[in-house]
Amino acid sequence: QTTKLTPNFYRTTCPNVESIVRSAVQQKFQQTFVTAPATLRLFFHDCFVRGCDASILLASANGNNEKDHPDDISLAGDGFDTVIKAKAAVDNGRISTKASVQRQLPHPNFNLDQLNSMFATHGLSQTDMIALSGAHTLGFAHCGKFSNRIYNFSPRNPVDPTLNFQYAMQLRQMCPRNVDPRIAINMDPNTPRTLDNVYYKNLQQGKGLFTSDQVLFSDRRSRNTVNLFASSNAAFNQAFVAAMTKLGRVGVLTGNKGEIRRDCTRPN
Ligand code: HEM
Ligand SMILES: [Ca+2]
Ligand SMILES: [Ca+2]
Repeated sequence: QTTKLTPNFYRTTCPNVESIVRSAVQQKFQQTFVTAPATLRLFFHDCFVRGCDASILLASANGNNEKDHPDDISLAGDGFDTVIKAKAAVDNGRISTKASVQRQLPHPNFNLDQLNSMFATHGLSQTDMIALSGAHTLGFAHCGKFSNRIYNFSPRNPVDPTLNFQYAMQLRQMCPRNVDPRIAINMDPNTPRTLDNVYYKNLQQGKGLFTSDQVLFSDRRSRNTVNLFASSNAAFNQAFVAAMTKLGRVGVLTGNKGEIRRDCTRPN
């Protein structure tokens, strides 16, 4: 028999789990702002690989777990720490391999068709994908993730023509050629610490940091949604909440299909 995913799942065994998790996360957030972007991205990377089963948390013995894949290496430690501190009474999944991450996560050079098809495999629509991309309203990116757009985009155009030229020059200053690969910059140059619709206003001005961000505005099939979210923070908020909820249901194992780990870093 299967159990449904429900907010009161632990009502008998741990009646206050939601408020316990909430206050642990609040406390962590007060210690460091990075908690917010780090946890947001961790959630996404878990859900897109084998579903939302916390496979990303499993500790690595031999350098071959999910954590070790190049797409996951830059996940900020504070995200993991948030989950551990919250003793996230999340779920299960005994398997976590580096190989399983390959081709499951979107890359910053993706075009609209590639983004749509990858999100569609998890039942997420183009509107969900655009709303979720709004998570790039917070947090950092390493220079190497977009340096092709400011230095060697194509033989004819060294700078990506869809990029605001002034912004491109600012990016060159923050990320000079051969910059230390550990250097990271804000993805939202205007309100990097506020979860708001400024991300979409940036796209309208050619200030999307990745190709996968800017393409949402430059491709006319997605532009109307970007314009809608740019014009209404309420519309963005509503779509973001709905899409995050859908993302959190991807591939969840319920009932006897999985196990609830006592320690998130190890199968029981
Ligand atoms: C649409 C396709 C997406 C692509 C191509 C993408 C790609 C990336 C890349 C390359 C980075 C920078 C990593 C680094 O340099 O350290 C990043 C950061 C981030 N992404 Fe995404 N991402 C996508 C969707 C999402 C979604 C759906 C979420 C969450 C709902 C998300 C949340 C974040 C956050 C919060 C950061 C900043 C992390 C930090 O500051 O530690 N992204 N993303
Ligand atoms: Ca997972
Ligand atoms: Ca912002």
